[in-house]
Amino acid sequence: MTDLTYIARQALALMDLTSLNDNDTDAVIEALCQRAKTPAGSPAAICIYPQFVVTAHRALVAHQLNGKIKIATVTNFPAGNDDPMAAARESREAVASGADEVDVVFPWRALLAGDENVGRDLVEMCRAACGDRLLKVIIESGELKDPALIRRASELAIAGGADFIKTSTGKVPVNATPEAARIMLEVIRDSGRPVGFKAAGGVRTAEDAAIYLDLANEIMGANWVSPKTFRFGASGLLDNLLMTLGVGIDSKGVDNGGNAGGY
Ligand SMILES: O=C[C@H](O)COP(=O)(O)O
Repeated sequence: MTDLTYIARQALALMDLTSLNDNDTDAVIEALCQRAKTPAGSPAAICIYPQFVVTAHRALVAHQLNGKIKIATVTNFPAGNDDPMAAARESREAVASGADEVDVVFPWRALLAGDENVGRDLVEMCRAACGDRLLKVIIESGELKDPALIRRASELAIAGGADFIKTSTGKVPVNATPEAARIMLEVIRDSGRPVGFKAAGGVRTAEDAAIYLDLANEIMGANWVSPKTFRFGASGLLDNLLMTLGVGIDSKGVDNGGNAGGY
């Protein structure tokens, strides 16, 4: 395994720093945006519910992070309903409110029931709704379970125009796993398209991050990983990365300096 300090710095820059809790408030999202400014640099994006996109935009401007950190949001989340029109409407509204990136849940129950058309239509309609913004499609691999279904959902998402395929919502019993990641990365490789991969759900430590980075390097080649092609979706990874980098965190979760570089 590569040096953990190197991994931690890399993972921080690849992270979609996430808060997707039912009890999120404007204050919680403002604090999340503040945490995104660390002495070791910033994550690629923050990922929040659509109703907080405007709050996040204001907070990022206040912390001089506007333009440095993307605002990602979620649609058809977390259920992965099989209503393409509703998902597209939600995605269009999210973009209109200022989201740079939309993570939409694939209608995985429909696929489990043998219906491929709903998934294909949903991704195509969300693609159109998002225009030039990034569209990430959440496969919910832990619910599909069967490798053939994970593969098929990934193929349908890419055929529908996904910019990224993402493992999980983080809201089901089984989230990101190396086995699912391998299947999804192989589909990306075999598609020949410039599609990214997001490991999300249960990624908590630099050691966890290293597993997915090693897989990406093995399957896609050593120079493939960058924020344009690879993300970690994580609500509980930042503190571990900062600790690994020797950047202190006080009891309120506020960094207190350190010499890890960056800002
Ligand atoms: O989209 C990202 C996931 O919801 C994050 O999952 P997590 O809370 O297990 O890190």
